[in-house]
Amino acid sequence: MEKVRIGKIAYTNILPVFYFFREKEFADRAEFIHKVPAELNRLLAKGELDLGPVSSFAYGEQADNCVVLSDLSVSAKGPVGSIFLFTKTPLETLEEPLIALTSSSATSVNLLKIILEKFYRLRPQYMTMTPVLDEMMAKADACLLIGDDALSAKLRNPSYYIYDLGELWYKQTGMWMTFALWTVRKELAEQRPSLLKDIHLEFLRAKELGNVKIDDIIKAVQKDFGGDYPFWKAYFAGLCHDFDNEQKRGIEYYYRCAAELGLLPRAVEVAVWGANDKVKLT
Ligand SMILES: C=C(O[C@@H]1C=C(C(=O)O)C=C[C@H]1O)C(=O)O
Repeated sequence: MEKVRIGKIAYTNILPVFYFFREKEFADRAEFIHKVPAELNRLLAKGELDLGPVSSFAYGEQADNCVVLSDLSVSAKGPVGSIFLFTKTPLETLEEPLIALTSSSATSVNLLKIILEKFYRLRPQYMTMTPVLDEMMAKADACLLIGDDALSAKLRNPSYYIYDLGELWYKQTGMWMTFALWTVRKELAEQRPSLLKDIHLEFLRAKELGNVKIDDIIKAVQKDFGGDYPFWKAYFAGLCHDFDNEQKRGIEYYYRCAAELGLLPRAVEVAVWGANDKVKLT
């Protein structure tokens, strides 16, 4: 049997779900592909990735071919802490700004377009760049960074205005925003349901353990990244890795907004797989 190809986002935000995942237990059945979201999205679209977290926007594009694993996501209700628009002047003063977009994202790039064009009625120009704050700001009026690039940029305390996209979305809609969904190719769900169930249960187990032992994760992150304990404690407290009706309602509204602006061909509903899979840590 071929190994299942599981994506792993190369950012700190997924550690509460991946840190305690026992990859070795799956070594004979799975391989892990560690990349930024835009690259995982591309692999999924090409059929070269079978499952794992990808941009929720990418699920929106692939909904005919995919389902999502229940109770797993990267979501926030309000500030997300690692998706920022940096601007040189306050947001309200930008009329036709040139905005540099990180090449690593899909969800946040389109979320920014929804926020600026639908909610703020601005008419920005966009360009896509490698996510390096100084280079982006040398060329544009504002820039969007996500994940560890956004965290590092914020930790440097730059002299720009900083807007958190989770917070802007929440202020406009009062809803949750889901940035990543654990997406699965339907083919895998149909052909290897019992392996998928094992993997799903392992993710759920790892997530439960990650919640309980968040301090272990923070220690590991501090070693690689720096930052003090309160910073990381607050960061992880602001992230949610569940996917329930409330998160579903938020992301389906996002899909409707994206379709309205022509960013997605049509609004989609999220098809959830494995809703009966539950774990309890003993
Ligand atoms: C919270 C985040 O969510 C991410 C944002 C994504 C996107 O914009 O496409 C994709 C996956 C998530 O890891 C982040 O990167 O900081």
